[in-house]
Amino acid sequence: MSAGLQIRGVSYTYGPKAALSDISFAVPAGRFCALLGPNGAGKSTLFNLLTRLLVPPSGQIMVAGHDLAKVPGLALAAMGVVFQQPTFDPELSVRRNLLFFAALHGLAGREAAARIDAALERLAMRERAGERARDLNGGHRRRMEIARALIHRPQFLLLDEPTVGLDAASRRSVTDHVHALAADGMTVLWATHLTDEVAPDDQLVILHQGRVLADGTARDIAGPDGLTPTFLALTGGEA
Ligand SMILES: Nc1ncnc2c1ncn2[C@@H]1O[C@H](COP(=O)(O)OP(=O)(O)OP(=O)(O)O)[C@@H](O)[C@H]1O
Repeated sequence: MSAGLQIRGVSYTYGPKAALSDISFAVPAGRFCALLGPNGAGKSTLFNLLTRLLVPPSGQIMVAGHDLAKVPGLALAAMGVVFQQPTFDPELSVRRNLLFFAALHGLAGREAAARIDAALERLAMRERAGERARDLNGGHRRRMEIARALIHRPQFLLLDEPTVGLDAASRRSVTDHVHALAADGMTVLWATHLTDEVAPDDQLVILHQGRVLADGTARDIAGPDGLTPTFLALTGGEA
């Protein structure tokens, strides 16, 4: 059984509109994969399929060796998710937000506390555990949500445009922290439309109009012209 993520021949349509057309790519275990695409490329649709908010009529999705259609419970349990829209209680402290999530996974008491401390530590957020979520800046809120996604010890982390609305320094910090998680063995799928969030050694999948236009190491895809001009040339975009 191979770990990581495998997507094979997945399509999805909204009525007559094709959002994804025969998508296939694989992310090896412990790899950071940037899913890069302009607005409307199909990134959110793919995330909704991966989290089973939508069910694909065809194709196969394997998460950490588990077939999402056949054993959804196992596949979803192996997955940590950070949605594009914030999903936390602003009136609760960081720790209380994470305790609530831990309880949803059947974790309580010392076990929950230890896991929460470890997750916050990985995102350099432990000293903020007692702060009210509302009082955090945008970057720290995102890091809290990423820490929360680690509590149930997933093997695969999905993030949907996690830096939307953040300033440059916070974007860099969040991006660096998630690259560090991948360096520690986490398989990561990071959706973005921003080329500067992709590191040269990352796996890069370029999605455009529901199709995979490129899949490889970012450095190789960027070539001598650099990633931004290459991406714009491939997708017909404007600077
Ligand atoms: N509920 C829906 N009904 C009809 N069409 C939809 C629906 N959701 C998305 N689409 C269409 O499917 C295509 C892919 O959209 P999707 O939201 O997956 O792209 P995206 O890459 O996430 O874009 P964005 O960055 O703007 O969120 C687009 O053409 C979009 O208009």
